[in-house]
Amino acid sequence: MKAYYPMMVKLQGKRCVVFGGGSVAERKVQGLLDGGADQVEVIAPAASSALQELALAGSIELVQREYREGDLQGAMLVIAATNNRHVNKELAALGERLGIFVNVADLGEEGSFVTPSIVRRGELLLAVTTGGASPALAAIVKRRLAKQFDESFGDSVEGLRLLRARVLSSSLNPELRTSLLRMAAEEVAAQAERNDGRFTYTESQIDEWMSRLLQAAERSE
Ligand SMILES: C[C@@]1(CC(=O)O)c2cc3[nH]c(cc4nc(cc5[nH]c(cc(n2)[C@H]1CCC(=O)O)[C@@](C)(CC(=O)O)[C@@H]5CCC(=O)O)C(CC(=O)O)=C4CCC(=O)O)c(CCC(=O)O)c3CC(=O)O
Ligand SMILES: NC(=O)C1=CN([C@@H]2O[C@H](COP(=O)(O)OP(=O)(O)OC[C@H]3O[C@@H](n4cnc5c(N)ncnc54)[C@H](O)[C@@H]3O)[C@@H](O)[C@H]2O)C=CC1
Repeated sequence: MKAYYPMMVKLQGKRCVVFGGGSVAERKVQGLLDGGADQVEVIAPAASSALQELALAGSIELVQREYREGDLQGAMLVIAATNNRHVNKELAALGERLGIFVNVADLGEEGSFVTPSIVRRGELLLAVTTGGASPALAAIVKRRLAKQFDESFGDSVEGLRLLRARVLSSSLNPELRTSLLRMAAEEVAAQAERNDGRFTYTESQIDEWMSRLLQAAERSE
């Protein structure tokens, strides 16, 4: 079994190169764009119509040709999603030599990272992996999580961010701050369990929320 270290990476301003233009490359490209990448280059002799549309819209750069030596120059991250085993293998070896992260779509273990199945709810990002043991299972677990944490959960997370800023800029003592933040997170988690997560928060709602938490904290002392 291989061990993996999860991390959330900022891709803004980083060159990401995807080799291959089929449905797998398309899914990986969409994942990169959703993850904030703004310098995505796709290199493939033939590309799907969705990739061509992304290129027309200016979201990616599409270079219609086969992989060439030198393509990895200045890249931070590479995805080898061609249907050519030799090319994908060479990309993995090159990445290893140059210290560039490479994902290998047809032989995960050959690359230096694998892509998880994900659910995004605002700033809440749930990522599931089986490390390549069963990508299908990763997708099934993701679908369960997507049901458990519905769309509205993103607003609740935004609410927690606002509340947290409010609490951290207050003059409350550190222990009280921590317990308010934990109570608020418990409330939101319980909402998710009941599937009644809700609304965007106004400043006065955040103030009310904070007063309510303070009263509850005092009562429990
Ligand atoms: C190692 C990894 C490398 C990587 O790509 O990063 C990899 C490798 C391979 N996948 C293969 C097949 C399938 N992949 C999927 C689906 C997904 N694959 C994804 C990730 C990963 N796939 C990485 C490990 C992730 C982990 O295990 O946690 C997901 C989660 C994320 C994403 O790609 O965005 C995405 C779900 C997205 C979603 O729905 O959320 C399905 C299911 C389906 O299509 O319904 C099948 C068919 C069923 C099956 O095989 O299980 C094959 C054989 C290819 C062949 O037969 O030719 C290989 C090659 C190999 O085995 O190494
Ligand atoms: N990781 C994953 O989740 C999955 C991986 N796969 C594997 O991923 C690979 C790609 O799958 P699909 O997108 O369905 O294949 P596809 O056949 O639809 O697309 C292959 C793409 O590779 C391009 N290509 C071929 N030679 C190239 C070269 N020398 N340089 C640059 N591009 C080149 C082709 O032009 C084409 O756009 C396959 O090997 C497949 O077995 C398949 C399913 C899931």
